Amino acid sequence: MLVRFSKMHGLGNDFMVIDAVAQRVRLTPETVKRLADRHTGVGFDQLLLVEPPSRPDMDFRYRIFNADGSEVEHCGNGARCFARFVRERRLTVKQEIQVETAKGSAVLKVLQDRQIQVDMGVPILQPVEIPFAAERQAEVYSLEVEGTSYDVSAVSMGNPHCVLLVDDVAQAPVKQLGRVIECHPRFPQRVNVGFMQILSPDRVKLRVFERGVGETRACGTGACAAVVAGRLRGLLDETVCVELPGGELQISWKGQGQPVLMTGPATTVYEGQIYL
Ligand SMILES: N[C@@H](CCC[C@H](N)C(=O)O)C(=O)O
Repeated sequence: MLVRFSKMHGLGNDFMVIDAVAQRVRLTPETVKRLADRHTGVGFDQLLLVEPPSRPDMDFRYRIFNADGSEVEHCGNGARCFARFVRERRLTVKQEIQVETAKGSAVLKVLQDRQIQVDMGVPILQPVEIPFAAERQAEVYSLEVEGTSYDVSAVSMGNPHCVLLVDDVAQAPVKQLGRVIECHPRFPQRVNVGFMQILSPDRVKLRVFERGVGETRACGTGACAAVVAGRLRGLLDETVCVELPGGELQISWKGQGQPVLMTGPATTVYEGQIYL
């Protein structure tokens, strides 16, 4: 089966994006893994599949697969690339797009300066829904990792995130500690692990070890989760610029019960065709 795709990225978090509205596509976790290989495949952090919606109030359904083949609930940088993709491929001319995701929906707005704003929904803080093993909801939890206790926040943006505060993100043990926390037994569906350095109430630096991928150059849901965690601890303003290794995202969150808004760019690198 010959399939047309676009290679895209959001601040260096890169994607293979496939239109499954106009073409027939069948994917298995093994196929995704093979395509994700940076030496022998296309190479990407996530594969995004654009499908027709199952609900009449939605424009599209969009599915996300990590490089390890696992299907996940949400992807912030992917959502912006998705919005750009459906307009470039003329699958829609709308500037505000409603999209169905594995755990709900999202609203994507194409802004004038080619930036895209995504309403990422209301963050989930109840441990059982994240999912995270804890007796009750708290702003900070103590997490035991290989004999050391870390203060962490647990937030779901549809997908699970664990956020740690660090003094210097450049020196943070992102790969070593990220890998261990990703599979910590208190996160039964594994977890994305963010390391946040607060520069001022409206600016942070963040590195994320992503579930099913490893450290990426940017993580949109990770940026949202970090700002939620910082705001819950009373350390951040309503709107925060998040500096990731690949560039900056603007994140706004008014507080409990309110949705998180994420604004940033989406870039198309090339279009290609591949036999699956
Ligand atoms: N890069 C993403 C998040 C992708 C999914 C994540 N690795 C997970 O397993 O939940 C983003 O920009 O949000």
